[in-house]
Amino acid sequence: MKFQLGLVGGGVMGEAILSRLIASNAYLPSDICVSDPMPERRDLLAKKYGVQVTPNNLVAAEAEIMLLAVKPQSLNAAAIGLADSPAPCVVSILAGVTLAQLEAMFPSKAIIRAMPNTPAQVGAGVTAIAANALATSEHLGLARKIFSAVGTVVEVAESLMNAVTGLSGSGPAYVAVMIEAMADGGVAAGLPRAIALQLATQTVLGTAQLITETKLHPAQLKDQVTSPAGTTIAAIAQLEKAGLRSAMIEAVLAATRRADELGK
Ligand SMILES: NC(=O)C1=CN([C@@H]2O[C@H](COP(=O)(O)OP(=O)(O)OC[C@H]3O[C@@H](n4cnc5c(N)ncnc54)[C@H](O)[C@@H]3O)[C@@H](O)[C@H]2O)C=CC1
Ligand SMILES: O=C(O)[C@@H]1CCC=N1
Repeated sequence: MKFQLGLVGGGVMGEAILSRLIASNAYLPSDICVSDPMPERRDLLAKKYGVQVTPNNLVAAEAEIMLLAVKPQSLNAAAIGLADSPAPCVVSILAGVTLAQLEAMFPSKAIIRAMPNTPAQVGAGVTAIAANALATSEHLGLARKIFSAVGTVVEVAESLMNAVTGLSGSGPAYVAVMIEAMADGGVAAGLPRAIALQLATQTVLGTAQLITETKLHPAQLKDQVTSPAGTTIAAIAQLEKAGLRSAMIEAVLAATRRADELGK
């Protein structure tokens, strides 16, 4: 096989994974070939990471593992001819696209469906994976190697992959909106913008770290901050009035439903 990894689609997520694979020495640049129709993306990825690049997906697919990172809407065009490629294993990060759809496209291949997220760019991502019947423990090991380079890996039943997409796949956007809104609140209360953003960002990061390290339930941490007749309960009352919890639940469900639609 010409390459160990063939990346089909070198956009935001493709680059996030690629950059960490190389930074963590999981793969050498010479092990990887990226195909993308956009010359500017190919030039950038070749210069920045030293990988092989090609406009031809069939070239990238001459690899042990073919990683699909195109938009779901581009899949049919991207997959032309790839069923006969030598790659024995296909890994897809496409939202909504099911193992059954991928099996119909790549009948004799091991297939792993994965859902990473953008914190992958800094090695702090979380990826859920689900495999088809042809995937061996060796194939799963390769997928784990790829996604461990960008963060934590969990295995779930395929039926849960759209829910994963609605929660952690799209979730970085919800958290980013929350950080932006908290910073806006700080500015409304008189803080300079840069300090407000720093305080909001570190508060989210620190709280996530605290929950991870103490393993306390989020409700217990909320109670620790909330003094009787204090400032925090005044804020929580406003959040409840505005329906923050319900908005968050409905957001995850809406994204999950959209992933269902993308798979039809
Ligand atoms: N952006 C995110 O937060 C996440 C995205 N995903 C999934 O990752 C996939 C890629 O998303 P992004 O990187 O955000 O999109 P993107 O638009 O940044 O990247 C897609 C890349 O595919 C290339 N492309 C288009 N047609 C192609 C073809 N026929 N052959 C080869 N390459 C082709 C484009 O030129 C582009 O560089 C999507 O399926 C999405 O559902 C999964 C998890 C998180
Ligand atoms: O918005 C999307 O469709 C992609 C999938 C998960 C995150 N971004």
